[in-house]
Amino acid sequence: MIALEVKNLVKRYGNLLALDNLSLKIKEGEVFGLLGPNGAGKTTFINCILGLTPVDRGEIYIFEKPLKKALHKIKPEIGVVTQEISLYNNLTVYENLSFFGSLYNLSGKLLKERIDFALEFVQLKDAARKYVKNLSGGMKRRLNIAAALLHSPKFLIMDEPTVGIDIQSRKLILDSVTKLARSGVTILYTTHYIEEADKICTSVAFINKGSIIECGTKEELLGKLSETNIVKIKLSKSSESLVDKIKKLEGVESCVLSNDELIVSIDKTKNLIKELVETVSHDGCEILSISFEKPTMEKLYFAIMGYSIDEKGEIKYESFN
Ligand SMILES: Nc1ncnc2c1ncn2[C@@H]1O[C@H](COP(=O)(O)OP(=O)(O)OP(=O)(O)O)[C@@H](O)[C@H]1O
Repeated sequence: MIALEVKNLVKRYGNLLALDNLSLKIKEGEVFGLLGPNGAGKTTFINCILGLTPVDRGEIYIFEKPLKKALHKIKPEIGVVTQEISLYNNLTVYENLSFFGSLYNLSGKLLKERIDFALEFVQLKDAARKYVKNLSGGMKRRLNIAAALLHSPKFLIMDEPTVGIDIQSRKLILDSVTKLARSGVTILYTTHYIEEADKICTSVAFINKGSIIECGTKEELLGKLSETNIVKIKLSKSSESLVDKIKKLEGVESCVLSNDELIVSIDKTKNLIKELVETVSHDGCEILSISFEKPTMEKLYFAIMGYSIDEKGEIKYESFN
């Protein structure tokens, strides 16, 4: 069963093209990571698939039903953890869950059971009587997740749920995503943390300027990585024209320049070291060092996108260590 299928989605805000012909498919049971920097279009995408933002073009199917026609039937299957925390500060943890549960028509014994489960799941049982205004940022985020789980959704959408929280809460949230997936819940997880996507997602899509640049299961992506070798060449001075020359060599898949260092991704069936050294020398650059890198998700991201993402979600052009 396909949990989400999106075909050629287009969303404009005035002149800004926020989603540019975006297509993707999420299979039931996957933890699907939508990975991209601030402004890439992640929240817009979520708002579109929830029917909260009208789309300009494209089709959306959730559990193989068209969103347009079946929104009211599909909604009870979906849980949403929004980027902004949506809780009532002047109610206790338990009262908040009780209120959100009642919105899903839960009441009595079933509501109590679901609240107990959700509190246990995010490890907030001991905080049940605390007012939300007195919780730490991490505890609020965990409560936000608990509220989204009360009605036992089959498809959970989480929009950057670990931004700005302590390490312990982050670990707890990542572990709970993995646990939920094991219990059969499909998860769409947006993030700008590459290492989170690497750690918990079974499939990942790289999104930039509203387009999917690369997408696949982790195995497929890692398979791609193993088809390439990454060579790092430290230069005495940088030259953008050299990057263009190297990109033209047969067998070079990508080349980016970062802090006077060339990062070249090469088809692993090719040995291009001689050609690389010659090209660099002809360009008048001096080679300070050459090293070979074992690829990781972060390195793949940099090689494909030409940048990495910092803690705050901003694009950073320096290479990773
Ligand atoms: N309501 C809106 N009106 C106009 N422009 C918008 C609106 N919402 C988002 N945008 C713009 O659309 C683009 C995509 O924004 P979006 O919030 O979807 O990105 P994002 O990947 O979720 O980033 P972030 O992590 O910063 O939330 C950005 O350029 C943003 O400024």
